[in-house]
Amino acid sequence: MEAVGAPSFPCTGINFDKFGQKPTGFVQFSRGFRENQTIRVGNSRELTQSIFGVRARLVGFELSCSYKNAQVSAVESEKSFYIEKEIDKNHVSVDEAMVLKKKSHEVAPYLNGRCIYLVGMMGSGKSTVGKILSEVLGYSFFDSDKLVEKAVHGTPVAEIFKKHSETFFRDNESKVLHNLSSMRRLVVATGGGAVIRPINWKYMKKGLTVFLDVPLEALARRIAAVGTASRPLLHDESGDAYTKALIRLSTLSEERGDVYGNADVKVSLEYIAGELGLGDVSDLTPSAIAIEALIQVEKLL
Ligand SMILES: Nc1ncnc2c1ncn2[C@@H]1O[C@H](COP(=O)(O)OP(=O)(O)O)[C@@H](O)[C@H]1O
Ligand SMILES: O=C(O)C1=C[C@@H](OP(=O)(O)O)[C@@H](O)[C@H](O)C1
Repeated sequence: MEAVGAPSFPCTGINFDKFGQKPTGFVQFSRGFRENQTIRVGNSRELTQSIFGVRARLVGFELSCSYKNAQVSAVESEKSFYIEKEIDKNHVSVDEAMVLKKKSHEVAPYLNGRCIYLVGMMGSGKSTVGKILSEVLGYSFFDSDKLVEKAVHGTPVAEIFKKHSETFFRDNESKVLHNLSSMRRLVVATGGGAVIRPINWKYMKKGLTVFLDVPLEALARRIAAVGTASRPLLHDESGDAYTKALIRLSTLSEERGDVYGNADVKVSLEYIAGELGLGDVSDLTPSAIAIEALIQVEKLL
């Protein structure tokens, strides 16, 4: 019988104490399905992750159940990874929020109020990851693009490029970064092009610069999902949003060379995904990236 659609089984509460034997747990079935046997854990792999001594386990679930007494074979395998806190040896599963909180408490005293400037190409997650970092560090968050828009009477970035010029935008971007450089306890998501002016590095180096290194294809996917309207430098190409973004991002990346590499710290999503045994960086959550950023900052301090 063809699988009649996978049961929704957000499987939680797995007790890893019995990991490797028959783990206990529970699943939620959509209406009509009836569980007729426990979960079998398939192709699990233990991975030691550099997230300060916790062990991430990649666990594949295989589930079979019956529907109106007809046996439905394993309808889906669910991939999840749980971060296991190795320190207390109880293998109590901890979620990323707790890992983040713990790491931020460890790093904050050494940061001693110094600002964190996130640099990286458009779409690399500077605003998304920056907000998370600001929350766990108890810092204020600023997006330099938004401050430039405010300085130009609320004019959107794309309009500033169109009505004035890129140079006009860059001049205002430098003024914003100069103003921020006299402050403390900030996480700043910079615009992707802030790195092209040496004077901006002078301002940002008063804090710590963190480069979010994301593969171009992942950037293009993310930007295609939200559209290129707000990013004037991606407007010129024809074609679908993904292709347009990928072409322009590739050109910009070539033009900028390894300027992002001047950052104090690099957070490579490919490295994190490799460590976690994930096939694609798009499986990485912003929190996992924020954790790695804190780990890399800690190594520097
Ligand atoms: N780790 C992530 N996984 C998937 N999508 C992400 C991730 N981080 C950010 N995004 C998405 O990518 C887009 C760009 O993120 P954003 O934080 O605005 O990047 P930036 O500020 O560097 O331009 C947003 O739609 C955001 O939701
Ligand atoms: O890479 C760039 O030159 C730019 C990136 C944009 O910021 P995001 O990185 O937040 O998209 C914004 O500053 C402007 O469109 C220019």
